[in-house]
Amino acid sequence: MKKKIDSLLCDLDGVLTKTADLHARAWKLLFDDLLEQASEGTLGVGQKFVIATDYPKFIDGKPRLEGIRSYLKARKLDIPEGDKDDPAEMKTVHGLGKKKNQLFHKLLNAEGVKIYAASIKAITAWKNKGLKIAVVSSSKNCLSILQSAGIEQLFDAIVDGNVAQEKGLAGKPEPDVFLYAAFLLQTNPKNAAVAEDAAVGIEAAKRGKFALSIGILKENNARILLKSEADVTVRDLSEITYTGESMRYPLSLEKLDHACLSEYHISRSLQLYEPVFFFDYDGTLTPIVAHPEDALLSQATRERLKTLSERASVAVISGRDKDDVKKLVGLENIFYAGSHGFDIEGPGSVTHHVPHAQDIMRSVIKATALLQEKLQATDGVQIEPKKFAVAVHYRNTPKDLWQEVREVCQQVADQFSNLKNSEGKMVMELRPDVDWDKGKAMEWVAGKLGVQSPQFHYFYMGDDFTDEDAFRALPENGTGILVGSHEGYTYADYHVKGPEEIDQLLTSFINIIQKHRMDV
Ligand SMILES: O=P(O)(O)OC[C@H]1O[C@H](O[C@H]2O[C@H](CO)[C@@H](O)[C@H](O)[C@H]2O)[C@H](O)[C@@H](O)[C@@H]1O
Repeated sequence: MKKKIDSLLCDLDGVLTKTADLHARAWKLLFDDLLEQASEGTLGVGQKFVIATDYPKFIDGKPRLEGIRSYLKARKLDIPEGDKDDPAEMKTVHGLGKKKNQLFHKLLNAEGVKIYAASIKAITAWKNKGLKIAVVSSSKNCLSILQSAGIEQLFDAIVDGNVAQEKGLAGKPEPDVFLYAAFLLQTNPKNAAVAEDAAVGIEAAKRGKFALSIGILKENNARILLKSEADVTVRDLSEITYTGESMRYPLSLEKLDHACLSEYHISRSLQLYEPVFFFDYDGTLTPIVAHPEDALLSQATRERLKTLSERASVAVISGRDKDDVKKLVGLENIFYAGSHGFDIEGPGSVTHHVPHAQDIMRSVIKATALLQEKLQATDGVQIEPKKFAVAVHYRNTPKDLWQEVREVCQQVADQFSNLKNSEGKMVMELRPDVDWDKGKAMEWVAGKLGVQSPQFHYFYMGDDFTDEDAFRALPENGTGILVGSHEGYTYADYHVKGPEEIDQLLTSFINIIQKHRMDV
């Protein structure tokens, strides 16, 4: 799914820097000390501060003093508010705030600032594509943390605990700090995304009516965050892509619209742009069947694909061996990418192979022999050798042996430095350990077709995990359609039930293109 976004507002601790852990430990030192005194009878009831539950529930994301008040209230500890000049030793809300800050700095000086490298790498790339970025943190230590981490230059605006105090902005879950950051970036909340690891931050993004709220999952916030109303939850920002205009993010299948309900969007894309079609084969053009050799394309679908290829560019990007899928589809003048894109052939003798092809082919042959030897006695296993990969099917194997099959594949893969083990629908595959996938194959084919400018619109249709690489890589003018389902999240925009509905879509594509060409 994708949404138009021009700005990103990022929380700091737990999203960009690993300082949330330091904060949590400083809070624990503070409250455990206080609670110990309480148990001696001087104050309320005695208990320990539990980072895993108390931190996300009462403290995370809130301004320092509000965190203190909220925890004290929950523990029924009656501590006076005190005065902002109270020293750290005083048992007042202000005194405790100072002490927490001292404890935090002690840990920070001892351990330094660690960053979430994958998220920083992602936002650095997005900034280069024109995304405006602000850091929005309740922490008054925000600037010094950014400087220690050496990342302050990434941000077009900083709204921290000091700015909030100076401007009189309410803390999260009120949306004020995010709205002020949007104002500084000169953007409208309906064009901005918020990335937060705390439930109160997600709540603030919702109250501020921001376009997209991104929850960052960590070990200690999963329960609370998943209950929050985050539009999407990811482990880090590298799970999100940015086209320069939109963010593409993973969702569960149930949240996608059916492609037929989106006929308006699809028709418009077909009318406004030159369409380019990319199809996966198994599970997309043909139903999944018990044996790979029985997955035959129907003559009706072949005819429709042929008609479509006479009106637009068409490519089939498959996990199968290239020559195998070419034979099964049986059409000239279209691109075929086999072995998950490692082996490509297009009209006019255009070809692409994985680098170090000979070495990889040698490894695949050896790995295939090993797999055959180790799995020959395993009931129902079918080994499918290809030029640049080998597939081990276990669809017809008794369930209690599946894990064993997966383990054998991993053991064999571990013996080859140039192969890696990957997973598809009831199939394990050893394929080249190269940074290349169906998404990169799609881009490569698009380059050869000369369709990389904004006047074109890509449609990618696929059913398996490996097709997610292509959905992720779709450009701004791109529509991903998930066929059927797989067990993970999807980056597609729409879904259809199965290959029979892809067949109907093919008819719609042809009719819409034809009608539009007659109209103009
Ligand atoms: O990328 P694709 O074109 O979808 O190819 C992925 C794999 O498809 C085939 O296996 C799958 O389909 C079989 C026939 O329906 C089914 O029996 C098997 O369980 C599925 O995993 C193909 O045999 C593999 O080589 C492809 O990698």
